[in-house]
Amino acid sequence: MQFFLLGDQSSSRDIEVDANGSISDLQGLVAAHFAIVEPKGVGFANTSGPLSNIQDICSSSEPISITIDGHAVRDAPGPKGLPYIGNYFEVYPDHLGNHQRLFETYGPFIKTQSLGRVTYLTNDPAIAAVVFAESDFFTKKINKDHPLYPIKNQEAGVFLGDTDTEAWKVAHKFLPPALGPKAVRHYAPTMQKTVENAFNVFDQLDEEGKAWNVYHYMLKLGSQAVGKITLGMDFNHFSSPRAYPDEMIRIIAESLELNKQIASKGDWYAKLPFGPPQRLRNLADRMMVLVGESIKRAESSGAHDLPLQDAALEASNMVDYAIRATDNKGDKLPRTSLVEALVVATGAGFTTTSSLLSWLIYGLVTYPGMQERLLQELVDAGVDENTQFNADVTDALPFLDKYIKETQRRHNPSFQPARTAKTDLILPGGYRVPADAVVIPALHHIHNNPALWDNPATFNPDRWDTEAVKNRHKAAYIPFATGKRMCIGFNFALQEVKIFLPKLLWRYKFVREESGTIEYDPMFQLIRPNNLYVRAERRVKWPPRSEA
Ligand code: HEM
Repeated sequence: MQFFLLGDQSSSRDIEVDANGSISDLQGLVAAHFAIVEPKGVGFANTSGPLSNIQDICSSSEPISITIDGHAVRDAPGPKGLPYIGNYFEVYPDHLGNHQRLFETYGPFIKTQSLGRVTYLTNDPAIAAVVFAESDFFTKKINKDHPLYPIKNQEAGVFLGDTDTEAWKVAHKFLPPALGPKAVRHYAPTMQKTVENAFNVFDQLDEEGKAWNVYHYMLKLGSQAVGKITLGMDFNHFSSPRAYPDEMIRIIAESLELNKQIASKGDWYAKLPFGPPQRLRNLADRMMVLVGESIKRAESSGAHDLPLQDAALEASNMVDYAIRATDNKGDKLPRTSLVEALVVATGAGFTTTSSLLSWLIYGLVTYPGMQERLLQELVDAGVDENTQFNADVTDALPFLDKYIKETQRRHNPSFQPARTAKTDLILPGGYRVPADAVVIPALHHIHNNPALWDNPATFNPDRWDTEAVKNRHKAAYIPFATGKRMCIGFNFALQEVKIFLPKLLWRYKFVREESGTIEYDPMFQLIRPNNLYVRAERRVKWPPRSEA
């Protein structure tokens, strides 16, 4: 029988239909022929109207048109753009606000072009789930349109490398055990000590009556913890209020800024042998030297090899783990992957958590009642300054959990994980995507999509108790992405903020210093509040326990 995609007569082809098969068999068969990603959305019709059973389809004397979720096949819509420049000025300098406007104008799947770089974006969780599932249709392949292209690094395996590589497979076997729930539990005392060591600086700033830039200090705090746990390095970020971030931290932070700057332009720009692209290459070389030195220090301690899972629980940090962990064939993480993978895990670890910590403090000084409710929960759970935090303590703080979830919904730091189409394909909604197209599930816009969330602009941690949120689409809330290439450090990140925030909140009352608009840096790889200043006032009084 002849089938064609509604909206594209030229797609017509003969398909043999089993008259005794089911309609879902036929949907699967047709989807396979036309590279339609979700067979369930396939519908059939002829000029008389929709055809919903096999008999009607088999007895049709006319070619049968195929719809996807009730739509004809279509190209992704988007703004037309200027010659050469494309939509650059329609997206920057406020890509969050402008992408929101474009979704409202063009629908849940859009195409933009910035100085030659073509990007597809979606705020639809059904499309996001398809894009993130490493499958016959999509994979993480960092081609020239991919936002990580300027810092692509195949040898790192994780984050900056393609899925279809030996380096990713090896790094993805060795790193996750060191970041799983059990391993992270064993890092809890280090996390606690890290924040306690920072108190002398916040105390001093309080005594001097000084406000401080939240992101700057959370960057120092987040990287202090990740430095100790991933690299076994003490960056001494809290030796004084004015201690400068370590060279390694400055390099990673600058590289992310340069990457976003370079990735927002076409591929030609990344190849320039001078200016920001060359600076980025120099920074990458220097970083390798620094991490190499840290690995040499760990190797000289002479600790013995251990199977993966045991190493994760015994190692004093991830460098120590990575040089001792041995798989069941006696193999180790190869030396080349070791350096690169640890650089990437360090960078992925602190830039994200320091942005999240900053937004968590933003919420304390912005949304009424949050500080009081979080503190009351600590008091009621019997937490005080002597509490030794671990997963059992933090699991007993449900409001803290909802507060963090709502912050990650409303103010998610990462926003542009991208995947690449392996072939020409058709997405839910009928959107046609060519092979090698880069599609970004826009996390901020999914998390703030009014079709999924009631009053998305309202910060309301209690929404997490509602049936609507409990029954949400599985990809409606994906702060760490989803699928095989999702974050491997999410246990670490959540454990860290669940220790840092209560410790800080117990000791200090946070007060916003100024009331102006908070700005984010559109040229940074992550969303962080740039100009948030607070005072942390040492508490002298705590509320009594709530009446039972
Ligand atoms: C709030 C904190 C964090 C957020 C929001 C976050 C978010 C993400 C996201 C969205 C991805 C997917 C990136 C992509 O698809 O291109 C990712 C991947 C990754 N994250 Fe995280 N992350 C966080 C913390 C951490 C921490 C603490 C570590 C390590 C200590 C870490 C290590 C990684 C690594 C290694 C990958 C790459 C995995 C792979 O390539 O297979 N992340 N993260």
